[in-house]
Amino acid sequence: MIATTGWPLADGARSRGLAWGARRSGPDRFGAEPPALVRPARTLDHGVTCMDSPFIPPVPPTPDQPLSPMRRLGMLLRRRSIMATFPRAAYEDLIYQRRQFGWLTVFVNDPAAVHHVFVTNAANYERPVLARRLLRPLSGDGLLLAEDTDWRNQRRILAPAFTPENVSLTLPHFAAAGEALANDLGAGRVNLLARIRDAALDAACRALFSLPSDTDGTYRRMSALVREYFVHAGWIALWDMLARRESDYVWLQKERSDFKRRWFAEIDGIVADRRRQPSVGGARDLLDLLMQARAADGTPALSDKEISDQVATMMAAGFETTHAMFWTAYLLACDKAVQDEVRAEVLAAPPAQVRTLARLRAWPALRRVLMEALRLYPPFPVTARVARQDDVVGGVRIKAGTLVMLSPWIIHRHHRFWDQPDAFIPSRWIGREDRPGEHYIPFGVGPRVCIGAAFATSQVMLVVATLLARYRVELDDPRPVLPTLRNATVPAIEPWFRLSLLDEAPGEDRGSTAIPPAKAA
Ligand code: HEM
Repeated sequence: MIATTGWPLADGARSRGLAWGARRSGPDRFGAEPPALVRPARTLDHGVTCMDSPFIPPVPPTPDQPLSPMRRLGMLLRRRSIMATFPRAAYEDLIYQRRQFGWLTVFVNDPAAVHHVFVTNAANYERPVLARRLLRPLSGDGLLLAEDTDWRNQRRILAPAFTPENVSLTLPHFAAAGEALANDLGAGRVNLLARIRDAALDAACRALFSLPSDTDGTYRRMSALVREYFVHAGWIALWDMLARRESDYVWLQKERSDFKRRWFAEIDGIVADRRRQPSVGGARDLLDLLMQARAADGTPALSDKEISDQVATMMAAGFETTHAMFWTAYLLACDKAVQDEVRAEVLAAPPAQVRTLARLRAWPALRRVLMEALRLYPPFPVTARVARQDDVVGGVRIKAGTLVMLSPWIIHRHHRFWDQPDAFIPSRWIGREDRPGEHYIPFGVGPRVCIGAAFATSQVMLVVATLLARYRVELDDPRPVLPTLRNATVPAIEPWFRLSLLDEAPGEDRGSTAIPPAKAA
C-alpha cells in the first residue's frame, strides 16, 4: 500500500499518492476541511445507498476567484490544464460567464439553456473556427466537422452502420484486442496507459478494417502519428486564438498540413487495399458497412475520398476511447472492493461469451464503473459552439460570435446536480444505468450526440473485462494522477501500475517492464 503525501504537482497543487482503496484526506477541492474519513452509508436523493468513504481522485486545484484573462491565456499557452482555469463559481452557477479580452464566453450548465443551444435552437450554432483548425487535419471533411445540410446527409448515410446489430458485429474484434492486450502484458510493473493506447488502436483497427495483427506496422505508424499530433501539431497556438477563419495564418500550420498528408496517406492506403480485395459475403467491419452504404437510387452513397474522411473521423473520435479505458482501469485500481465486484461478474460471464450488445448487460457493475469514469473524466471536457445570430441563453443576451460552452467536466462535477461530485461512487448508478439523466452528458446532447457511443462503451467494457479476468490491477506510483486536457481528458503523467495474475498474491513481483513510462502525456 502506498500513501505518500506532498508530491509537487504540475499545477502547483499538492496531493496524495493513492493505491488500493486509498481514501480521501486533506482539504477538498474548495479548501474546506474534509469530512470524517469513514462515513456511514447513507441514502442519496434518488434513493440509492452510497458506499462508505468513497475514493476521491485528485484534481487540479480550483481557484476561489476567476483568474484574470492574462493568467488564463498564460496557463493555456504553457499547456497547463484548462480544468485549473475553472473557478468555484463555474461549479455552482447555472450560467457561468467570463470574458477574454472583450470576448464573452458563456458556459451553460442549466439543462434548459443546454437544451436551447444544442437542441431547439441548434441551427443557430456552429463549431468554432478554433475547433475546426485543430480537428480538420485529423478528421478531414467527415461527420464531426460537417455543418447544416452536408451534416444531415452524412449523418443519414452513417446511422445504419451504428445500429445495435452492426455494433454487435464489432464485439469479437474488441474481445480479440482485449485478449491480445492481456497476453502481451504479463504480471509485473507496467505503464498501462501506453499499453491501453496500443490496445485501443488495435481494437479500432480491427473493428474498422479487420486488421487482425500489425504485420505491416500500420497501426504502430498510426499510433505514433496520432500521439505526435496531440503533443505537437494539435496543440492550441496563439495564432489559433487570433484566427477568424480556418484558413487564416495558414503558413503557420505547416506541421498540421504535414501531419494531415501522412495521416490520410495511411487511411487512403487501407481503403485502396479493400477496394482491391473486397470482402466476400456480408460486412465484416465498419469499412465494409461504409462501402456498402447506398443512396436512394441504389448507387454508392460515399466516394472513396468521403469514405477516407469518415474513417479518419472514426479513428480520431475513437481515440477518446483510449482515455475512457485508461480512467476506468485507474479507478478500478484505486478501489479494490469495486474491482473485486466487477471481476466476480466478469468471471461469471467471461468475455468470450459476450457476442451481442444485449450480453453486455451481464456486467452491470462494470457498466456503472464506466459510467462513473466517463462522469469524472469525460473525454471531451468541453464542447464549444459559436452563435451565428444574437440569442438569449439562460436569460443572458448574447451577440452573434459569442462562444457558448457545454462542459461535461463542469456539469459532471456541479455542486447543484451531484452528491459528492468529485467522489468515485459507481453505486450511484444502480437502477439508473439506462436513464442517467440530463446532467450526464459524456456523449454530448441533441442531434449531434456521439454516433459511436455504443461502439465506444462496448469496446471499453470488453477490453477492461478481459484485463480483469486475467489480472489484479493496482496503482504502483506515488505521484497523483491528475487529469489534464490534450484534445481529450488525459492523465498528466503516465503512472505505473502493478499487475498480478489472479492465482498470485496481490503485488507479487514477477519483474517489471523494461521500458519506463514516458514523461507527461
Ligand atoms: C468514450 C468515447 C467517446 C466519447 C466520450 C465521445 C464523445 C463525443 C461527444 C461529446 C460528441 C459530440 C461533440 C459535439 O457536440 O461537439 C461526439 C461526437 C462524435 N463522435 Fe464520439 N465519443 C467517443 C467515441 C467515439 C467513437 C468510438 C466514434 C466512432 C466510431 C465516435 C464518433 C463520433 C462522431 C462521428 C461524432 C460527430 C457526430 C455528429 O456531429 O453528428 N465517437 N463524441
